[in-house]
Amino acid sequence: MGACNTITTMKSLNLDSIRESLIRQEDTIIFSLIERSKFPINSPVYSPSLVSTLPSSKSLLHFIVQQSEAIQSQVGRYGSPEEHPFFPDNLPSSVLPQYNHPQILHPTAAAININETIWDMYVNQLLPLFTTEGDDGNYVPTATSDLQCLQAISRRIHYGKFVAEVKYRDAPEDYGPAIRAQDRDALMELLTFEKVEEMLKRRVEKKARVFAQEVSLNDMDKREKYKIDPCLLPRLYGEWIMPLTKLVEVEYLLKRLD
Ligand SMILES: O=C(O)C(=O)C[C@]1(C(=O)O)C=C[C@@H](O)C=C1
Repeated sequence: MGACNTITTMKSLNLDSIRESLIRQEDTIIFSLIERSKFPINSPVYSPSLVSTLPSSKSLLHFIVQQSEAIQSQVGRYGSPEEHPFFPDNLPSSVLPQYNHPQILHPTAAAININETIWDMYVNQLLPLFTTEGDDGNYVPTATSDLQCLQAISRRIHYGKFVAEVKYRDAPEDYGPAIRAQDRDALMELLTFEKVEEMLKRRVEKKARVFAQEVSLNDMDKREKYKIDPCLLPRLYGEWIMPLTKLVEVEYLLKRLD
């Protein structure tokens, strides 16, 4: 049950198996948002004021993400083509023997990392939509919840590389001419499936209605209450996650024949 959700464990690599992984990752994203919503916005986490005495003084979130990535890098996280650091500069190398990840992607894939855009979207646009106003002083748990959200969203969006590779392999005769012409619009059109996008938006809203629902033993309490607004999910996917996944797909395809 459930163990074919990473590229390494997939029995066969095709669009259906990749989409299955994307569907499973929806759960991770929704649960990580629910966890973050336990805390109010806690805005000092995102400003330099709290951390002026630390070596990386941009913000507590910046510091925690950078330090966590340094630790995880030393034990091999970024040896996986599914993982992308937010702070790739000067990451320590792994001290563990490398796992032999299957080489599926074109080598130019390694240069694609849109985490700066994802960070900006998460902190400036998404967070205010699902956290309450206020400051409860739980800065470190807040920032660690943010790290979970950021990593889950980043992993999902960069999966676009695998989606694009599979689509190219399935129809090189369709993608080849658009790649050779470096035609972004044609690639975008080829890789877009509106029906899949509509179904996805309906599914994530439905999942959020189940996962985020307050569970009560009081049968008199008929009003449904949610830890996060289920309508946030179709919006998050429709405005940011899917467009950014498609951006990764286009960037990947443009270099697929290099
Ligand atoms: O499933 C696909 O074909 C994808 O490319 C992934 C995805 C998505 O981000 O969910 C992106 C573009 C498609 O229009 C549909 C869905």
